[in-house]
Amino acid sequence: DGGSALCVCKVEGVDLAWPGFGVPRGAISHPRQEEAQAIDQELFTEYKFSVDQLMELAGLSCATAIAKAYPPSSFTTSQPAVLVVCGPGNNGGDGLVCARHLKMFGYQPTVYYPKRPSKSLFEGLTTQCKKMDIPFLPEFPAEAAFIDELYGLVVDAIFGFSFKGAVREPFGSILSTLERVTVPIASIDIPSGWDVEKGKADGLQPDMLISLTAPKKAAMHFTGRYHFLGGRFVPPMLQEKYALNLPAYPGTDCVLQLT
Ligand SMILES: NC(=O)C1=CN([C@@H]2O[C@H](COP(=O)(O)OP(=O)(O)OC[C@H]3O[C@@H](n4cnc5c(N)ncnc54)[C@H](OP(=O)(O)O)[C@@H]3O)[C@@H](O)[C@H]2O)[C@@H](O)CC1
Ligand SMILES: [K+]
Repeated sequence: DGGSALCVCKVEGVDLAWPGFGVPRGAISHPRQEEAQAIDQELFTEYKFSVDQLMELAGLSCATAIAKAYPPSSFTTSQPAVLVVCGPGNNGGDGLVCARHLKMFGYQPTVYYPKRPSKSLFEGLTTQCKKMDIPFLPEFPAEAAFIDELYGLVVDAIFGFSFKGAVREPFGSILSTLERVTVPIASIDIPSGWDVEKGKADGLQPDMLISLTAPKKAAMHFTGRYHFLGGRFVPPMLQEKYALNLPAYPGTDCVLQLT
């Protein structure tokens, strides 16, 4: 039928099936906002993952994709300095995990985290970063030029697939500064400030997008250099249910370069 077969093998009488190993059956799907949230919810309620489990894998994917696209040797700054800007939801949590792994990979991340939820998950991730000697900025640099001077890359972990409506402060000012930086921006899951389905033509234009689970509709408007898929944790049955048509990840990699 022009599509790939589902590969099936038997282990102790149990059928194990996985998509991939061949041509995907169709184009990779781009879930709408509600579908992305439904998949997320189902992972927690039906598949019994915990948020911190998936956040760890998501953040590790982001750091891995960044290391592939921007190896430390490619930085023109004296150190591979990265500014990680974290928002108030789980996208911000992915950013904290990403910062910690970037540090492990030899980068010099600095975090800006202006709106911190009082939940033990985010408090724990913040402590982990601090104990890894990752500095937290008390204020956001007022000028885009300061960011260009001090950092070789910005990670945008402000908003993900739950963003809606007009951007509220302090994130409006932060985003308008980020729109003026010239160093590359790597956006986690959705370029922040973009409508999750329609994008935002006059908004942030990141150099990299790391789509988690599956690229959301807005990813069709992404024009940067690097598009990676990460979050290799969606069980085959859930991929089937939402007809995600995810391409096969290479070997044991946690990310896949789409463009
Ligand atoms: N299954 C997966 O794929 C996994 C996904 N994961 C990650 O989770 C991300 C989704 O996380 P999420 O649902 O917590 O929401 P997210 O987008 O971070 O933002 C919500 C926050 O933003 C705020 N806010 C909203 N609109 C706003 C506005 N206009 N202006 C200002 N603020 C606004 C809103 O505030 P509130 O409206 O509640 O006051 C709330 O605090 C997803 O993209 C991926 O990165 C992984 O961690 C794990 C597995
Ligand atoms: K983002």
